[in-house]
Amino acid sequence: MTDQSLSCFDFIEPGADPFLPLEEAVERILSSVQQPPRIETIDLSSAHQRILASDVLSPMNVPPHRNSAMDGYAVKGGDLGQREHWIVQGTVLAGQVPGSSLQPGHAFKITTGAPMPEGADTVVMKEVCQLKGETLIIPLAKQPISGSNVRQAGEDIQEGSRLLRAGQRLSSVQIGLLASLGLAQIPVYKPIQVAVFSTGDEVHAPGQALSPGGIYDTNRFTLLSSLRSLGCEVMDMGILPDDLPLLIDALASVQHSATLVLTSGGVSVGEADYVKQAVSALGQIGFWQLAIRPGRPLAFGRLLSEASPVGCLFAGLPGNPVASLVTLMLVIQPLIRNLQGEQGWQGLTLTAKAGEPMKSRLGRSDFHRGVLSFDSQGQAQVVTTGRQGSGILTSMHQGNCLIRIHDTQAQVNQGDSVTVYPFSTWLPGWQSSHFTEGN
Ligand SMILES: Nc1nc2c(c(=O)[nH]1)N[C@H]1C(S)=C(S)[C@@H](COP(=O)(O)OP(=O)(O)OC[C@H]3O[C@@H](n4cnc5c(N)ncnc54)[C@H](O)[C@@H]3O)O[C@H]1N2
Ligand code: MOO
Repeated sequence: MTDQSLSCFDFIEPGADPFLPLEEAVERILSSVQQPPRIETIDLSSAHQRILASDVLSPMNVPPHRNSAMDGYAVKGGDLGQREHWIVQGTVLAGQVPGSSLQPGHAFKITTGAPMPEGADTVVMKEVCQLKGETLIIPLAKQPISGSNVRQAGEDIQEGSRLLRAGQRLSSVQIGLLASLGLAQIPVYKPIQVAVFSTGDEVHAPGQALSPGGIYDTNRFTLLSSLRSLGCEVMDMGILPDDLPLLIDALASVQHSATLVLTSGGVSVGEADYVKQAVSALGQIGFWQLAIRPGRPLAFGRLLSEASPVGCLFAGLPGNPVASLVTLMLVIQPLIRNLQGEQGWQGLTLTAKAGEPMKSRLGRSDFHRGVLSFDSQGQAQVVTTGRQGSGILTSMHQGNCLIRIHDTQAQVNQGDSVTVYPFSTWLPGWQSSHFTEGN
């Protein structure tokens, strides 16, 4: 078997290193995506975070007509530098059409966005003009150069040009561009359904009393919030106990309606970690250990049935709250975007100087939570948020990035270069209200 023929469902042979490097895991997961979702036509006003399903060629120029960029007076540029007095011929407001062409020695009063009269090619800002009766006075010293303050037809979007491509994610800017073309409805891919379960006898829903030894469910909330930010339709499936038959029933209950099933917890080697067994009973596990931290135990596979031999995809994320969120960002996010039909997404990475020594281990990529800042020369520097346990979710709140210490680095010294994954592009829906706190 060659590397190229490997799929994420190939059995990992005993003795082979079962800890997959991050990039290899993502590649294998992406190879399980078979086709984009079906297409539907929706109102533009509902298009936020949806994925465009066909290229958009512009049916018109934007702006549609040559127009003024300022409130002022439209004149012939060739007259500037030659005279200081003009006769006001008329007024054209935004939304109107000039009633006549500009006569020699005349000017039109004009507002921002109003179509330019025939014969006029320059607008002089109102602030530098004086009006005496019907006479407009523009002092020579304040006259602009010919052609100033005019927006040409099609200077933003040219009729016939390809504005957007199929596979483009739509947010405010793209939705605004489509609106500027007058498109009220657009073809997009149907949203994917993602079912989310938390697992563990100790896990309680917020609002319930905690029993001794209990903790509150964090992961369902971080995962559902991230998935909504990505534009998925979420199925909140609650909390499952550590009970194999119940896990099997619960997974079977969603495998026909979900595109992807996510669980958190119960995926490691503990006595009550039944998730991999439950998935194996219904389908296959492709791989389950990654050479990253946090996020080492992550089981990826497929739930199969006679009714659906292709089945539905499954990812069992680790239970520690930082590990489940970081694996969603790094491993599952590319899959989700691909399943949604999105093309060309690539999270931004930067190189920054380590502001302190950082420990890691050869053969494993560590992702510390960090605070990225820029010094007065624009040099990027990053420090960790302090304690880095996989259960310390405040480290993600205090940070604005992940710091990657590659598998070839056992130790990072202060001043060494490290790779940084800013939350602004990697953590779905992330908004900071304290980006530079402490710097
Ligand atoms: N002997 C070993 N022990 C552990 C290993 C290992 O390789 N060998 N891996 C460690 C790593 S790394 C991680 S990460 C965890 C992941 O284990 P599981 O996915 O089986 O998760 P659990 O054991 O169920 O839970 C781990 C931790 O997270 C808490 N948790 C679980 N679900 C939630 C939730 N929804 N919200 C908040 N917190 C949750 C749970 O109470 C545990 O404290 O295993 C290590 N152990
Ligand atoms: O995924 Mo675990 O969080 O590596 O500690």
